[in-house]
Formats: sequence, structure tokens, C-alpha cells
Amino acid sequence: MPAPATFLSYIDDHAEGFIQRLAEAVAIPSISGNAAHRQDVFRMGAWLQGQLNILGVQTKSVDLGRHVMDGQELPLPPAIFGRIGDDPKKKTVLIYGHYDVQPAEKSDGWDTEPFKLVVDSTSGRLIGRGSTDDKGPILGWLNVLEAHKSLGLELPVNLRFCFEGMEESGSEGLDELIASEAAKGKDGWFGGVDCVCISDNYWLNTRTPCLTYGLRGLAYFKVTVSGPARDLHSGAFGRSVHEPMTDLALLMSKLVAPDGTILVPGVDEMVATASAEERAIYEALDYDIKDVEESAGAPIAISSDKATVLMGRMRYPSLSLHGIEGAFYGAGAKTVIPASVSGKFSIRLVPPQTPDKVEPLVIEYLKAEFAKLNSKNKLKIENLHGGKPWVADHRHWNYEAAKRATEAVYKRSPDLTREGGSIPVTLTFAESLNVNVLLLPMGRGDDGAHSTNEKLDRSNFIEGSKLLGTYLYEVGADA
Ligand SMILES: C[C@H](N)C(=O)N[C@@H](Cc1c[nH]cn1)C(=O)O
Ligand SMILES: [Zn+2]
Ligand SMILES: [Zn+2]
Repeated sequence: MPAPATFLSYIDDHAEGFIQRLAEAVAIPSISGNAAHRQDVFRMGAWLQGQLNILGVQTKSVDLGRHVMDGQELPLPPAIFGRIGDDPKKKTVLIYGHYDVQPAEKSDGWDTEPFKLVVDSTSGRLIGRGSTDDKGPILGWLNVLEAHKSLGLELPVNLRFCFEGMEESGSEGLDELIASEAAKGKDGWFGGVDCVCISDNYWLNTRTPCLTYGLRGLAYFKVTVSGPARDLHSGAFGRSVHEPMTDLALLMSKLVAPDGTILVPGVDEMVATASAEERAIYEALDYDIKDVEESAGAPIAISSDKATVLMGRMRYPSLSLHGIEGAFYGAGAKTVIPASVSGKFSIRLVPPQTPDKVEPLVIEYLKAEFAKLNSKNKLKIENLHGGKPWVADHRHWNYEAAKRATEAVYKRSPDLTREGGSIPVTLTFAESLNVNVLLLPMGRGDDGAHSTNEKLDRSNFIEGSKLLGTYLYEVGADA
């Protein structure tokens, strides 16, 4: 069933107001991974709940308890649940999104203030932290609701919403909440849900919309080497004591090779090599080495073979080194020996890998490599968070509806992709509600999620809002 023309033109006619609302959302620095911003995450949750209420959605803010982050006990931001429509003749779609964002500071290399949405009218870019990940897509759903309310149009499906404020920091508390709601069956918040739709990833390139049926999982590690009781003078102590930074740098260098091979024994080996037939799937995708190099901003693709690059992102695990806490990193030439340093790295997982299978291999390997250093320093290994990979059935009616919606809005068939990133709650929804989950991205491959100058193209925001609404009509038509 096509979306009504009035809905589509409402979206076009109200684009400026929608961008204004996105600017309001971006202005709240809801960084879940930084204790100093925890109140901002709460503020963002309250703002979102208020917007949903204005648009006629019944909501509930669900307390997720407390947790410890960076040695500090903090309240977890609430899950914002919403519901609108209870017509037993209609399908019920559950929408998930996250209202927290990654950290961002102008000094990281942003050209503009990260928490002030900049509308670049020449390029059509809406630049700001969270514009594409994930405030723009969440607001896309609000745009759909606003259009229906203002036009007095009946929604084609019943909607349930689940928005969280900790996705960028391990989705703490959410799995348990979903499991307990699912256990209540039809009386729970998700009772009667027929399918799930998540808009929290990106097209593969800048041209072709896609539907995503897989996500990598994640195992995130913090490895700490400590020795001296305090920071030391390298003139007074250099070559006289074991230095934590030296040990850590050696350990970190043993994790991954420059070509991406994971050096922890048993991790790469868990995943079967792709057959020629499977390779052909990646060859057929609308993608070019230029696409990865343009979004990375440099000619640094790991191979000149397109399928190898794509499989590196979607089909194989990867290990990335993220940073070292406690090390000297400022300007100047401080001659310090840091007393304690923590390396952060993570492994993106693919089936059949799970955090439970991979973590012991990493811990055992790091301990063995540390022992080889004969250092008198101390080693501590922690898992910061993790999540399992997910793959869905893309022949399901939920995907068929999204395909028809994409063809209606973008006048082209979507690519079918697997995403290199992780949204751990996806698998939780699939398993605890036993329904199909669809990833329907709004943004492009060069949006720079998690990076500097994150943006969402105006056309993706506006056409993407039409897509989300049209998808609901296509699902409704299947009822
Ligand atoms: C794909 C999604 N938009 C996303 O960015 N997910 C994050 C999840 C995460 C886990 N630890 C920190 N963030 C990602 O894939 O990195
Ligand atoms: Zn993210
Ligand atoms: Zn996200």
C-alpha cells in the first residue's frame, strides 16, 4: 500500500522545522561514556519523552538502576518506552533507537562545534554529533508521527518504541529489561509485536540505499600494566625499573598485524573462509575501493580487491586498538614514566564467535605474552562490554516491505548488506520476542559516525523520513 501523497508532501513542506528539531536534539551533549555528561543523557531522554508525548505517544520512562563507570557509581539513563495504536487488525511494529552519542570535542579535529548543528547549504550537510548516529534516524520517526498527527491520518500499524541512552557504552541494563518484558507475554510492553525495525546504521556508499541483515558482535578489553607507586622521572629511573608503558606497547603490538590478521591464536580460525560462491555476493554489491577511501578520507584501503575489503567489514572479525589511558599525550616533551597505563582494544565478532568463546583466548594469550616479558610490573585484564553477532532472514515479509518502500521512495532496489558495527540489543529482540528484526539505515557510508565532522545529508534526513513512513504502510499492507 503506497504512503499517501499528503504524507510525502508534508515531509517536504516541513523540512526546515524538522532540521530545527534535530538542532535541538544535537545541542544536548548526551555522551553516555563520560560520567561528566550523565545528566545530559538524562536531559536528552526527558526531551525525547516530551516530544513523543506531544505527538500523541503514550510513554513510560523505565529506570535501569545504577552502574560503575571509571570507578564512579552512576545512575543509568532510562529506557524510554512508547506506544501508539492498539488495533488488533493492524500489525505492530517495534522501533528501537538510541539517544546517547559518542564523545566529541572541537579539539578532536572538528571544523565546527560538535554540539551545534551546522546546516551547510552548499553541500546539503547537517553537521553535528549524533546527526546520523542516532538522533537523525530517531527524529525521522518523530517526523512520521508529526505528519500523521497534523494531517489527521491514521497510522497504518500499531507502534511500540524502545529508546535507550547507553548504546554507545554497552547497553547496560537493557537486555534484562527486554527479557523481563518479553516474559510477561501479551501483557508486557512488547506484547503483540510482529516485527522490529532499527534505523541505526549506514548505507555502504553514498548512492545506494540498503537493507541490513547482519551485525558484528563485540568484545571490548581494557588491559592495565602498573608498576611504580607514582609517575617517575625518566632521567632518574630510565633503565633502572620496568616501565609499564614499554610492557603495554609490546603487548598491544602482539594483537593485530598491519594487514588486519588477528594474532590471538584461535580467533580468526573460528571463522570459515568464504567460498567462491559467497565471494560473488560481495562482488555484486554497488561498491568501489574509492567508496571506502573517500569515507576514510585517505587512500588507505587494506586491499585493492573490493570483495576482500567488504568481507573485512562484514564477513570476518577485526581487532582495533583504540587508545591508551594514563599515557602522556599532551603537547610538549614531558619526560615522565607513567605509573599505570591501560590499553583499550576491541574485537568485532562474526558468527560463530561470541564474547564467551573469544574472551578466554584473549586473556590466556595476553597473560602468556606478558610472562615472556619477564617484567616485575602487574597485569590486569578487564572486559568492558560485549555483544553477540546477529544475522537475520532477509527473505522475511519485514524485509520485503522495506524493499518495496525503498523502491517507492528512492526509485531503486536496495542493496542487501551486513554491517561492521554492533548493536547488541538486536539479537536480544530477535531471541526474546522471536520476531524478525530489520535494519533500515537512513545515513550514508561517509557520514563519519563516531568520527569528527559527523553529518547527515539533508536529503537522507528528508527522504529517509519518507522511507520510514512508507515502510510502515508497506508493513500495514501485509496485515
Ligand atoms: C552501529 C551503531 N550505530 C553503533 O555505532 N554501535 C556501536 C556500539 C558500541 C559498542 N561499544 C561502543 N559502541 C559500535 O558499533 O561501536
Ligand atoms: Zn554509534
Ligand atoms: Zn548507533
